[in-house]
Amino acid sequence: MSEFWSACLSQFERELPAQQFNTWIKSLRFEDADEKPRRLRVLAPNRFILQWVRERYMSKIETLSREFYGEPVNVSLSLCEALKSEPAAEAANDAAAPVPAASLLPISSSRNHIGDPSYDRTRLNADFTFDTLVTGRANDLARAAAQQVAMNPGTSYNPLFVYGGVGLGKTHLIHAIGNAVLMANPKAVVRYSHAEDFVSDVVRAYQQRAFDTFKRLYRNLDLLLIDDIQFFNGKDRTQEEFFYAFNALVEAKKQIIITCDTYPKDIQGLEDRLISRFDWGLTVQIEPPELEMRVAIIKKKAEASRIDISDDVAFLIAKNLRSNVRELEGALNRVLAFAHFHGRDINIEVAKEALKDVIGATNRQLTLDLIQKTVADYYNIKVADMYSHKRTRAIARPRQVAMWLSRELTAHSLPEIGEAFGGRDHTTVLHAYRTIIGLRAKDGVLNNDLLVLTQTLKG
Ligand SMILES: Nc1ncnc2c1ncn2[C@@H]1O[C@H](COP(=O)(O)OP(=O)(O)OP(=O)(O)O)[C@@H](O)[C@H]1O
Repeated sequence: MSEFWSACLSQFERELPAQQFNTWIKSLRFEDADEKPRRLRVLAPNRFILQWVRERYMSKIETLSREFYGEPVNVSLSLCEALKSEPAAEAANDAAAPVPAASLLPISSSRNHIGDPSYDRTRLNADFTFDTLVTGRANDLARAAAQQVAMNPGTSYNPLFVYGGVGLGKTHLIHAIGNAVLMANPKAVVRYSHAEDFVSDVVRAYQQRAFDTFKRLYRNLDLLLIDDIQFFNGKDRTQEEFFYAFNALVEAKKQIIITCDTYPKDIQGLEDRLISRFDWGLTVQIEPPELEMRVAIIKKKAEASRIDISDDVAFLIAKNLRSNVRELEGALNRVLAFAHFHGRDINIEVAKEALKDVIGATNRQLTLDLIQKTVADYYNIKVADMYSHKRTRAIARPRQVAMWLSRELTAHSLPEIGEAFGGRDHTTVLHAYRTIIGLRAKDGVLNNDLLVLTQTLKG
């Protein structure tokens, strides 16, 4: 084994829990491809591991290689041809990861497209387009703003700042802008940089005393996409370089798009002068998708893989995974992998078996009674008010909250929920559900109540 790779393995072994090291790192193969310029190849045994390593460990491997060889190194990550056909469900199943067995879906890592000749230039993922992005209340404003910017880069909202929780489609949305801009104008100079990549670029410029090249690269863009800017936290030199690049680009009417996991003013460790600049343009939020949107996303992902799944399977998955689209995809992958490895059709029984730990954990003894009691306690009203017909706000709102939770957290149908709430019609439940979704976007207190109640009920 090469000296570098054994040093690299030892480093990961020291840093990672044994289970993660064994699952993700140990199964990788390594090839020292070329010496001048130095190129290294890392090979993954299946797509799932490839995607995982690409997202979480590649930048570390790149840093270690630079340190080891003391020169710029090109490290690529690809599937190991010899191992392509081996089922790797076991390894992936052991992982302490929220996502599942071998992935059957196309790789959709947003970080790069190694092997794609356009990767070096734009770093865009061609799969992340407006066409493949499902729209719903959770993201319609963000999508409309993104399309507007894609049509008029540099002149509509600059910067466009997109924020929202983990795995809700921020990266997908900004790649869609990049792809649309390039489609309209193939000569546009577009660059997607995850914030960590931007930091690495600054470090490299620093080490190689190559700030001129760095400046030229970033200031000559037509469109700069910076993902997860919260990673700039405390990195002063990076922030300074970004500040100058930002000013130069905006002044030249070039478009900047930024994503973050929080609202600009809540970002930790970021200079005020940067935060205040984010107000120059438009800030839009992406929220967790509601049930129907989650179903649509699952169906779209399955369709992209030319796999037909029925509505009941899509609903089962969507009902049990609520907060994060990446986990939703993980669950779909898990159902597909399970059916594939057991040679079975994809149906509701297979889906239930494949997801039994997830479903078990979610629905454990979660009855409508328990939801009503918990909500009544929380708002300090009587449980009987859950089925009463009183309409005062102090009672009607908690009742709507309880209906929302019943729909989100259990598999009960709308008529069943209506029945449990004093024999109400299913349209009343639907109205309550939609009212709460609409209100939570504007009302931070209600949003917090929902989070606390959901956590309490899920245990
Ligand atoms: N509305 C949507 N329609 C289709 N796919 C979606 C949608 N939202 C998210 N996804 C998918 O979910 C996965 C995670 O999305 P993405 O990486 O864009 O999330 P993110 O918000 O950038 O997450 P992070 O905070 O971890 O950076 C991607 O595969 C993306 O295609």
